[in-house]
Amino acid sequence: MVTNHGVPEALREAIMDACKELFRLPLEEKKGYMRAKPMDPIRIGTGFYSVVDAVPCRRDYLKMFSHPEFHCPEKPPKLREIATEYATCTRALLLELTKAISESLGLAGGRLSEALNLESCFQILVGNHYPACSRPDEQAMGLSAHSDHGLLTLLFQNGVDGLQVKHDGEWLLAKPLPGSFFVIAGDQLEIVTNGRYKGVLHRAVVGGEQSRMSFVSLVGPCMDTVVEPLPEMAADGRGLEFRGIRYRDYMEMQQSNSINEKTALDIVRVMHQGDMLTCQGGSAST
Ligand SMILES: O=C(O)CCC(=O)C(=O)O
Ligand SMILES: [Fe+2]
Repeated sequence: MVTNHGVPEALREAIMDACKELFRLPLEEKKGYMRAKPMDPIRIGTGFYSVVDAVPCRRDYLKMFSHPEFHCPEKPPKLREIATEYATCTRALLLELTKAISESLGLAGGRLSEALNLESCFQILVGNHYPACSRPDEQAMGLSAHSDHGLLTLLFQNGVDGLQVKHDGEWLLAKPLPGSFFVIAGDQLEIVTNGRYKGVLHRAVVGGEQSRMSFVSLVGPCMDTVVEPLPEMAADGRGLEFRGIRYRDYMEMQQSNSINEKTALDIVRVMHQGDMLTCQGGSAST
């Protein structure tokens, strides 16, 4: 969690409101973005990628790429200005956090930025809406278990809990401090740190009387960068845990398939003798 982050509360409220307005627009206005393919820069939909989701996911989402190029639906009209400001503000915060992470690993603050070309970083904004559900369907999830494909994800919600994080084999409900953001480590951070940081498994549950909203800002490496473990992170004898992969290819693979928990990462994981893959069911997101 990060507090005292400098992102104004009014801006957080504004982006959430604009997003709510977008979900309320008549279908006609949104249809053009609903047939979008996984790598299209603006997508509106239900579920994760509805064609491949294993269990019904009670989620409406808006996904828009915001860096290096900014994309945004035309309506509601206020969305563009608010999202531009939100993207700029949260990107600066996320890049600042990558410096702290570099330093936490005993590296120079700019090391991750230099290795992953973060001046041209990828950024996506995602608005999630989980409708209230008074008769919860046992099978239904808000969003099934996944790890995020990027480096770091910043998330806040509308005051209704529902984010769960897997810790020591158990799903724990994440409770935010007032005004804070959740920070979620993604798959690229696991790859580049050679497993020192782990892509966090998380999911969103539904079932409450109140509708829930969350808003995500995620940064990843430059899309054309081949992401591989930093040599400094593999110098302790264990060797490389992952092979290199272009971030764009990783994202495409993760977004297009019905993949089980961690299987996108397992595709680039170097298997050592005695290692076992664990696939426990779930899918991918953002
Ligand atoms: O709504 C949430 O709390 C989780 C959203 C999420 O994990 C995502 O958009 O990737
Ligand atoms: Fe996520």
